[in-house]
Amino acid sequence: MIQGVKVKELKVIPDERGRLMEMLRVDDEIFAGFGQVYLTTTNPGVVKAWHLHKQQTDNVVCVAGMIRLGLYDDRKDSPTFGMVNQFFMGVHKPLLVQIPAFVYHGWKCVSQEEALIVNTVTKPYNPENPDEFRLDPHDNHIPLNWERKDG
Ligand SMILES: Cc1cn([C@H]2C[C@H](O)[C@@H](COP(=O)(O)OP(=O)(O)O[C@H]3O[C@H](C)C(=O)[C@H](O)[C@H]3O)O2)c(=O)[nH]c1=O
Repeated sequence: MIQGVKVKELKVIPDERGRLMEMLRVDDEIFAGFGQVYLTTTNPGVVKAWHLHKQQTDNVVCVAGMIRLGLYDDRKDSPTFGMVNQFFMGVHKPLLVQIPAFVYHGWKCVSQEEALIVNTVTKPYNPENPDEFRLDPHDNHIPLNWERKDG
């Protein structure tokens, strides 16, 4: 696993009315602070990548549909420099993935339905100076291909 990346397996509590799933608690061992929480969605087949933050930590949960989350460690001083991690996550595999600053990340919606992603981040978004740095999703130096792998 890329250094600093943490994964929390989420517990779904179903009953006859529906279901409930906690995501992140202030008393979680992985809790790293609160800036804001937002919903972002991704249409089937769309890739949203590659993004990097220099300050904020992301806590990503896919609450509807499924995504392939990709992470790439481009930190030259990291023991896991050059490592790629991938997670298939969403309604069939409820996970929270914590992504530290300076780790490239992005995802592809691999379900037939729109994926709904809840991201709890450690800094509020600043529209005047967003903490957002990006690479092209397909034309870059990251050894991860977003094409579907049939087998
Ligand atoms: C994050 C954010 C964005 N915005 C505005 C900025 C744009 O006008 C619009 C879409 O933002 P963005 O292109 O950043 O949205 P996504 O491409 O869904 O980005 C998200 O998905 C990828 C994969 C990530 O990793 C990003 O960290 C995360 O921001 O919402 C706001 O007004 N407030 C906010 O908190």
